[in-house]
Amino acid sequence: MAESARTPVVPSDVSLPGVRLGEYAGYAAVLVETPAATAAVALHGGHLLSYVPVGQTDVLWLSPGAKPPPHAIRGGVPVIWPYFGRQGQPETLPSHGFVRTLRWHVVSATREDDGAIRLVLAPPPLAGLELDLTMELRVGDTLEQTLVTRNRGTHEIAFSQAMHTYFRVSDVSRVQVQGLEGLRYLDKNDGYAAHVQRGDWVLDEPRDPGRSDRIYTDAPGRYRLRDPDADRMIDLQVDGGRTLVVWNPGEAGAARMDDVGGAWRGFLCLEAANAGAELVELAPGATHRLTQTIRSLPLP
Ligand SMILES: O=P(O)(O)OC[C@H]1O[C@H](O)[C@H](O)[C@@H](O)[C@@H]1O
Repeated sequence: MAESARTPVVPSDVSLPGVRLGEYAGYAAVLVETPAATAAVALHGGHLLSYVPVGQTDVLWLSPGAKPPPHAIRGGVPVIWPYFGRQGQPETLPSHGFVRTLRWHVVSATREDDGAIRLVLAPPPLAGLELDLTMELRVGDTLEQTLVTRNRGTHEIAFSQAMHTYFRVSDVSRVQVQGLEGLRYLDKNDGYAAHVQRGDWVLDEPRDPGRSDRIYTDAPGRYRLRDPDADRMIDLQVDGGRTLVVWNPGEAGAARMDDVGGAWRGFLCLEAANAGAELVELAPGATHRLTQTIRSLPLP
């Protein structure tokens, strides 16, 4: 079973109407309810599990086989920090950094005039690392999520990161991603060879059909995920991130993942990142912000 709420995580001075500690999909979670949307954030990993604008289905996909702590959660928005993949790290370290499997805490919760709720969460500090991470979430008619990294040391520190969002789609083979045309990408399925995106992203691109693991570089930060079968489009705006990763393992890849399996058609990951050569070099005392803003709309 998932971790239970053993310690107080929403101190009384930050609890407010519309925010409570409960359970979501078996995880101890902060449950948020606003006039415009609901959301759930697991304390395990500071992991956004659900974001549902009023009158819509969930914008996020969560694996029906998502595993309990200490495993990483498959779905939602894994927080990848302070390195993406195993960038610059030995094989013995976990993929995608440490914080997605740590228990986070709530720093504050506030309500804005329009009823939107703003949460700040943080993981415990990592021994030997002079970077601090906090995450800001604003739940309203859009979802705004920011990773705030501060260098409290005396030397420049380089790090990579991502918000590895699993967007729920009706069928990944029938959606398109706009905003990538003409961008250069490194293809992990092709030994990181560089290619140029032609047209919209689609899963069944002739060069590598049925799967995607592409690292788009110098990416402009404005994307649209069109899902005609769901009559929905998702606008994704990224600020402070130069890299976008587009990932779906495809049928064969998913068959090797026991928390995906036959469910692979139900999501597409668009990962707002700074990764590869586009890592962040943070000066002592400086702060970096990586923000994604997600808006879900009916197709025009
Ligand atoms: O299985 P995970 O460690 O969560 O990683 C899931 C995926 O994350 C990113 O999209 C990487 O580019 C992929 O290569 C990786 O397979």
